[in-house]
Amino acid sequence: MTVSTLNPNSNLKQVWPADMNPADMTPEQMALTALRHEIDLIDDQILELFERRLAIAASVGKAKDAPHGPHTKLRPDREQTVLGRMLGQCQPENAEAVAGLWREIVGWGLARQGTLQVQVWAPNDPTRAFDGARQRFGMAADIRMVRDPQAALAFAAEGHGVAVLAVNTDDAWWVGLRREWSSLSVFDGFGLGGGQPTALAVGKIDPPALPTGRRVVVAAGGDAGDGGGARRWGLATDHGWTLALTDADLAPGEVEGCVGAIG
Ligand SMILES: O=C(O)C(=O)C[C@]1(C(=O)O)C=C[C@@H](O)C=C1
Repeated sequence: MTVSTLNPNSNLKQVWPADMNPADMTPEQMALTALRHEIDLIDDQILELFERRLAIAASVGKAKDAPHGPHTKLRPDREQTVLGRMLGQCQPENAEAVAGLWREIVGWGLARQGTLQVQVWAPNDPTRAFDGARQRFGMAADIRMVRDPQAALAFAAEGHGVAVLAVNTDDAWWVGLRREWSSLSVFDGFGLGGGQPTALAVGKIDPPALPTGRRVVVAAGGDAGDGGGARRWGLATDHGWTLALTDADLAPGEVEGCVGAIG
């Protein structure tokens, strides 16, 4: 008897391979087949939900238009909330997998609103910066290495995308965040892992959409963001200017030299 062919009208699904007779299968093969069937059913649900989420993300893109003029569609504060919610619910042993997967999911959501262009400048350690950008923005982003940090800042200021720029270099591009590039904000840092960021992500981000976390300050002298005895981490200095992180509660803007935040 051929048992592998189901009546096409049956709503029973054939879970064993078409060329296999279950009577010939070992218990181990049966167990494996049943588990794979379970995975197939879960994949069907994930696919349906993922495609629904993509469609909603496309609608969100149309619904949100920054009140402060044209900015990138990227909303670091919302991404922080989405990831935080998932990490708060998952099993601790799955945290890394969940964080990576949701970065991808959100990256594809953003891509439904237009491909995110990322320009990376990191002359000393390009691979690490590129990998950091890929992890942060996901496979949907169009990520390119560039040779000129000023060109990358101009690209971001024109609203074409975001820049990821190394800080451990001789080029103090970050001083320009207060001067020429005041429409840009730092919204993330890479290479943290307990240590200091070695590259910063900069974009034309709607100020209320910055993440909550340590503020990034560019200030004259060595006391950037020190007010009130807040903790402060110096990242770089140049000709009397300091780039630092602080946990002082500063608002982005020219007065205190706050040029963004890192979640
Ligand atoms: O909430 C938004 O503004 C969205 O565009 C949706 C979404 C997401 O997929 O969750 C995508 C991109 C944004 O950077 C933040 C979140």
